[in-house]
Amino acid sequence: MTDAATDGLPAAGATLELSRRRLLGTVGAAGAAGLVVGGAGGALGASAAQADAPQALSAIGTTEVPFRAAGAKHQAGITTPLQASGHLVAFDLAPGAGRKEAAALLRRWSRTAEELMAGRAPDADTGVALDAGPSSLTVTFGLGRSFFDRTGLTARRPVQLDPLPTFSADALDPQRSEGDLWVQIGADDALVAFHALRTLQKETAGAARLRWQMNGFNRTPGATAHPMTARNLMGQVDGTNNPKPSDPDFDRRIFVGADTAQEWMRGGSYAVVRRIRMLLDDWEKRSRTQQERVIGRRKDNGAPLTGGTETTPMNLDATGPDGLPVIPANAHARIAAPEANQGAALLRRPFSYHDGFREDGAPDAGLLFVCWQADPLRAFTQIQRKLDRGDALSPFLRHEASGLYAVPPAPSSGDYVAQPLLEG
Ligand SMILES: C=CC1=C(C)c2cc3[nH]c(cc4nc(cc5[nH]c(cc1n2)c(C)c5CCC(=O)O)C(CCC(=O)O)=C4C)c(C)c3C=C
Ligand SMILES: [Fe+2]
Repeated sequence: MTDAATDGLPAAGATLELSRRRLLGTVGAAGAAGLVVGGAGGALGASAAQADAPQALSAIGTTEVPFRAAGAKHQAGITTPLQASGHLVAFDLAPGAGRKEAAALLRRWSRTAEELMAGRAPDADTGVALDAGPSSLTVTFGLGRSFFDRTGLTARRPVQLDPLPTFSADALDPQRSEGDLWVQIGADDALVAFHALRTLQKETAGAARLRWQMNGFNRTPGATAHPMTARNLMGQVDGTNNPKPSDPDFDRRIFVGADTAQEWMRGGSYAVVRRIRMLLDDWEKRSRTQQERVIGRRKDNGAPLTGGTETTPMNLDATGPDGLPVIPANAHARIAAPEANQGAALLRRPFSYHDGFREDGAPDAGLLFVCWQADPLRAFTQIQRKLDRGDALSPFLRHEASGLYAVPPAPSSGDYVAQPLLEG
């Protein structure tokens, strides 16, 4: 954390916390930021705090993702590494609120997101995140299809927000789907994430009402000996074959290009959000071999069934002694691959969720599937249509909620998210 990051702290009250945080800021600026403190370090940190001794934040706490990095075209939270804790939340504009109120809200939210992501406390703060650094907090704002009607901007609504088709595995709850405004919050500390959520919710100040909220998680950075691809609640390595920012066609696939009719979306992206419950009782009855054939990859290291390591390309043509494909014809990874979808690709950036147990004892758990693309029709819809026709994973899944949002580019300095749309 930089010195500047401590400026927004309250001037009075909680002197111990204040002095500790100032100290942390100074230590961070002096170069302790980036120090990786593992499990033992966490315990050490607790005892040192009790003694009020100088203590550097771990790299996890100090990591700051700028709301608008110099020259950044895209909002944070799209290519940012997965965070440990997340909230997805949708709001509807309040009755009577229109374009003016929406603009004022996005202006307030943008300013606050910038402060929070820098680790600074907002005015009249609750103190929930006081002792923590920015902890990789990102806040990402999106606009749903209905936003354009509510603000009198229907004529400027991108065709990419046309409703998604219905799929056979859908059991969608409309109350937990769509919404005028969507906010994705991620942080490597659960208190920092909650603090951002609560602060933004209070800032709606009568202009918008909560429509739905979902809470998710990922593995905590530092929990593994070295950074690894995430695992989901089925135990699979999930995210291996995501497009990489270093791929030559990454920007074209994930971000809206200069050829768009909606200039205010240039550099933005479209987020498809699906709450996908996993039928874990059924899944866990399958043997490891059966589970691996469902995906086409090994469970232990994520390598394709055709061999190699996690990053070895799948050999989709390989056949076994029985003459059948080694990666089964209905394996999820085969059916979802760009080769099977006219080159379609999307960036998957999910959170797992667990909302307790259902009446039958089955976990209400699964994936808050968030994926990013320049054009949902050519990416999510294309791939999901294919999966829906006979993917081996689909029988273990229920899609329970759905949202599609236009996520505008990062605002320039002093501007707010979607300002060119709302004031253009
Ligand atoms: C419409 C898009 C997709 C949905 C919905 C989806 C759900 C879903 N997937 C897993 C687990 C895995 N998916 C994997 C690969 C993979 N999945 C998609 C798309 C959707 N998945 C794509 C495009 C790919 C990449 C295919 C490729 O190019 O190889 C894998 C394998 C490892 C990896 O590459 O990430 C796993 C595992 C779950 C559990 C799930 C719904 C809950
Ligand atoms: Fe998948």
